[in-house]
Amino acid sequence: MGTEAVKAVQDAPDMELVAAQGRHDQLSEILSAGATHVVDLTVPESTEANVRFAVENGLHAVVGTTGWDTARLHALEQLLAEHSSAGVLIAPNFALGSVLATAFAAKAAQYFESAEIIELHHPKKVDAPSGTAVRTAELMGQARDAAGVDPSPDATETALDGARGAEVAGIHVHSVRLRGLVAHQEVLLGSPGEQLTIRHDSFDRASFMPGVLLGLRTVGSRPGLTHGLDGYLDLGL
Ligand SMILES: NC(=O)C1=CN([C@@H]2O[C@H](COP(=O)(O)OP(=O)(O)OC[C@H]3O[C@@H](n4cnc5c(N)ncnc54)[C@H](OP(=O)(O)O)[C@@H]3O)[C@@H](O)[C@H]2O)C=CC1
Ligand SMILES: O=C(O)C1=N[C@H](C(=O)O)C[C@H](O)C1
Repeated sequence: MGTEAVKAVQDAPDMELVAAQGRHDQLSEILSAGATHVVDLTVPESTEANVRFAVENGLHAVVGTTGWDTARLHALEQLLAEHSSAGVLIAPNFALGSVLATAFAAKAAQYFESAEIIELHHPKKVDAPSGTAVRTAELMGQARDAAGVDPSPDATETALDGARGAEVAGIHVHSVRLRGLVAHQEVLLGSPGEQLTIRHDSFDRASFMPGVLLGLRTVGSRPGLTHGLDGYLDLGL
């Protein structure tokens, strides 16, 4: 993703790439290079420190790295309160189709008895469930709670560990890792006699780049924390 983002920024006529870093580089070099914005596409262990460095040094940050749980987001909001001009976008998924699929799923979730998520990714992915699936489940769970929907019916009495997936905000999330895949997600919604499936597929990492560039173009005018690229889109849902 970092390599793709470097190319996308280099090809963007309104942007200049001043630095590209891997795990062995010094963050201070970003400042001496004259950066105004950073894109973080790293690993859950390093993303928080990278973003803190950016905010404390007056840089705007566009973050695609997963692993931003509620505690981390809360700590970031507190940091941003002390640095009120900085903007940070935490985007679990930069692909427009995925952002729309999550928004559609959140909208539909309250109208069905059952809701589950299957996310499918390439086998080099280090985290499960995917950040996109976690965010989708959180938004669907919030919508179902607000509408007073009962938990999905489930008569399971015995199960092998993991057989029912991970439970996020009351929604079971199943993770598949399969050679040949890139990034895919299905939201399954069921009621008596019917099923709605909301599926999104990223077949190539090119799918994420328009969202990265949109994030970079917008983040400086949106101080504080924005969670999800939908915050920069007028979805009207
Ligand atoms: N929001 C979105 O749309 C998308 C988000 N992602 C997320 O982006 C992240 C990166 O994914 P992907 O590119 O596939 O992962 P890769 O493993 O291919 O790349 C990880 C990058 O992180 C760097 N890195 C690894 N360890 C550290 C460390 N300890 N400190 C600093 N940097 C480190 C690596 O540096 P080096 O080059 O030196 O090894 C490498 O550049 C993941 O969290 C993934 O879930 C992925 C796709 C889309
Ligand atoms: O690691 C990946 O590949 C992806 N990570 C993000 C996630 O965890 O949701 C976004 C996309 O699914 C690709």
